Amino acid sequence: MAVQYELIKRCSKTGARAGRLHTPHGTFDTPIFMPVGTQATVKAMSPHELKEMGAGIILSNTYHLYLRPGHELVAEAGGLHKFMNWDGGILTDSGGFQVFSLGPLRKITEEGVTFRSHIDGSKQFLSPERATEVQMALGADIIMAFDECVPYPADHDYARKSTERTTRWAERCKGAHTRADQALFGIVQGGMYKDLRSMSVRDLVSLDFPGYAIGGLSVGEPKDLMYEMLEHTVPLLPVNKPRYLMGVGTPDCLVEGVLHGIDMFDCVFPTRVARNGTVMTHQGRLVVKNAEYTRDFRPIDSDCGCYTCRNFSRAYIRHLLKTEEIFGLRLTTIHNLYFLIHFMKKMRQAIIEDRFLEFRAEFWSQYQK
Ligand SMILES: CO[C@@H]1O[C@H](CNc2nc3cc4c(=O)[nH]c(N)nc4cc3[nH]2)[C@H]2OC(C)(C)O[C@@H]12
Repeated sequence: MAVQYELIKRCSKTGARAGRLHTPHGTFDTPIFMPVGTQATVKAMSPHELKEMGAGIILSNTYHLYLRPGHELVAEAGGLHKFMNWDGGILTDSGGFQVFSLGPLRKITEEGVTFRSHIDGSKQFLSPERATEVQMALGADIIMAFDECVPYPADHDYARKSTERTTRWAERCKGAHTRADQALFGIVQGGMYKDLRSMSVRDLVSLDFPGYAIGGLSVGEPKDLMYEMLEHTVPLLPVNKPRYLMGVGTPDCLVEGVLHGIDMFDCVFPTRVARNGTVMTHQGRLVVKNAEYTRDFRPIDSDCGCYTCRNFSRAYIRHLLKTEEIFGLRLTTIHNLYFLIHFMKKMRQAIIEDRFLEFRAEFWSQYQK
């Protein structure tokens, strides 16, 4: 198997678990936060900096790379690892979500999805087979089945039909996937309906994937509803396979996701908000661009060991952001990614020492959204 999950410790009171994910590009501790590098780069970060801050697996995106520069060019370069000079783990999303959230004028049929490129408006088509071929050419260690992310809200009938089609598409992806050095994960859908979530898990598990993503969440629903879906869905998944919650997220959602037994997370949030001057601290978010930090010569977070916090003050970073100096958004990006990567390490240690509930209580006593 290209990717193997090793369970190290289960929390005695919750679904939280510590593990290791063995991949062709290394073994990574879980729970893990995976920085998003949509177009074959984690914006403003070098591979060296990502390694130095402890990043293990990063994401790239089929939809974007298929449109530009094209999967054939990446394959010609020797695949994504060579193209971007990253020797850690890579996971590619299948394009399903981006087609629905980025590509205008899309049409879904049993065969696949016709859409217009958000870059030049050209007519494009992705099917389960094509999305799988593209991901095999890109060469990530973990690739995702081509699915429809059920929109929120959606009525039960739409959610059921869409989820049933996603399962049929998952089977077609499995049939088209021929790279033994890659793991194809199935993606659980079902909208916000417990019966459909159960149906999606049952059908995907019967296809026996090496890992399972939970899709259709973090799509605008209230957080409590996301947690309710996780509480219902995660325990239905095989204990010996990795669980990946797509598009999550912020520290509060990461804690609750780990509580319910999620192993892998990704989100654009930390890198995206960094670029407009919002940084994370143990007390919650801080907009370092704000005037109140003009003469604040402390680091962003005195408990943080990142390059930014060891070398620069809030006042300096604010100055760089206000003057639109590129170095400013690099410093905030380094901090936010380091913060989340190390936040996961602290949670993992708490699970191993069987004090995860205490860790969670401490987090919530300090955290302001
Ligand atoms: C909170 O950040 C906004 O929300 C998106 C993250 N939430 C998310 N839920 C997802 C669900 C799926 C899915 O069902 N299937 C596949 N294949 N991939 C997915 C990717 C997903 N990401 C970010 O994506 C944008 C950039 C639209 O805004 C961010």
